[in-house]
Amino acid sequence: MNAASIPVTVVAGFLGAGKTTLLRNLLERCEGRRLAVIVNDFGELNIDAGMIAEQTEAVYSLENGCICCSVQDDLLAQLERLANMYPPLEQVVIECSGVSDPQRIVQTLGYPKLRRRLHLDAVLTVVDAARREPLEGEYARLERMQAAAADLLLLNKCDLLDADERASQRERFGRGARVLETIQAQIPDELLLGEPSRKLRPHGQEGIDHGDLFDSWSWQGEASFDGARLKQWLEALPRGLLRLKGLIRLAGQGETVWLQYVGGRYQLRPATAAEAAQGSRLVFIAEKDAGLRADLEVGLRGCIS
Ligand SMILES: Nc1nc2c(ncn2[C@@H]2O[C@H](COP(=O)(O)OP(=O)(O)OP(=O)(O)O)[C@@H](O)[C@H]2O)c(=O)[nH]1
Repeated sequence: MNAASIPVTVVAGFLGAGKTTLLRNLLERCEGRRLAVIVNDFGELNIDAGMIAEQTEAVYSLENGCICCSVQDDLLAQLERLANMYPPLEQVVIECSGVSDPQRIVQTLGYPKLRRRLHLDAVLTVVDAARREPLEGEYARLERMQAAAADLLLLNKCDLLDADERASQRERFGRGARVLETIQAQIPDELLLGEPSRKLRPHGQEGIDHGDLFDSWSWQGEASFDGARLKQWLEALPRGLLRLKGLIRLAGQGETVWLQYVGGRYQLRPATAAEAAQGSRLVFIAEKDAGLRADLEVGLRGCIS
């Protein structure tokens, strides 16, 4: 690695674990720093890039595919462009999609075109330690693979856990990694930026083809939703729905809110006027072949006011 090499931090973690929350914290605290963020949403609407673009202009989004498989070439091209920027960047942060294997991103950084210009600083993996519904099968395997690739593992959402639960999640995910228990993915700045902390262990597991594991679709429209019916629908979402997020307009005063659903929990929080102007749009990510789409769409339409 030469003196001009730019450190790259990879932020990984399963759908809804808290990666965007981590990035938003970071951007709040690093004004003035020459930092670029690459955001990859698996769904066809890049909701996360929209949230982060409020905070920085240096956000580059890779859409409609997973950064570690279907849009890996786009990642390579984007990193090349960032490596050639002048004045040089001080740091690049990559937010992987929730279905990505961070090890493959690490491999991308080793491409001959990049490896003299950029180097991996650390893989930070965020785990949702408070899922009401633990992941199973291939989904659990992917979550473990993401945790195993971490230099620093954030056991997030600890506000929702008691001491025994935290200890058992540490036992489950944290073997061998440096673990921090976090709330809102808050970690000290120096761990996120600039600590040369590479100690990634190769995990040697074969890759997963994400197209085979997940179904993703989106909904956009002008309708307003009945708040009470929407909440009822959210309370009863089926287990195979892994993630739902986006903006949704409520009837009554016409307020638009961010809807976040993951692991059996949902959250609604007010959107800004600029966000509301983007209209209602939601991304769904479900277990492949769970056959949920039709019922979910009927259910959602049933909440229209
Ligand atoms: N209670 C609680 N909620 C949290 C915490 N961290 C994040 N959340 C919530 O979890 C939801 C998902 O957070 P995000 O930061 O969007 O997760 P993500 O990993 O970027 O999600 P994807 O990009 O869709 O994979 C949001 O509703 C957050 O507000 C935490 O420590 N405690």
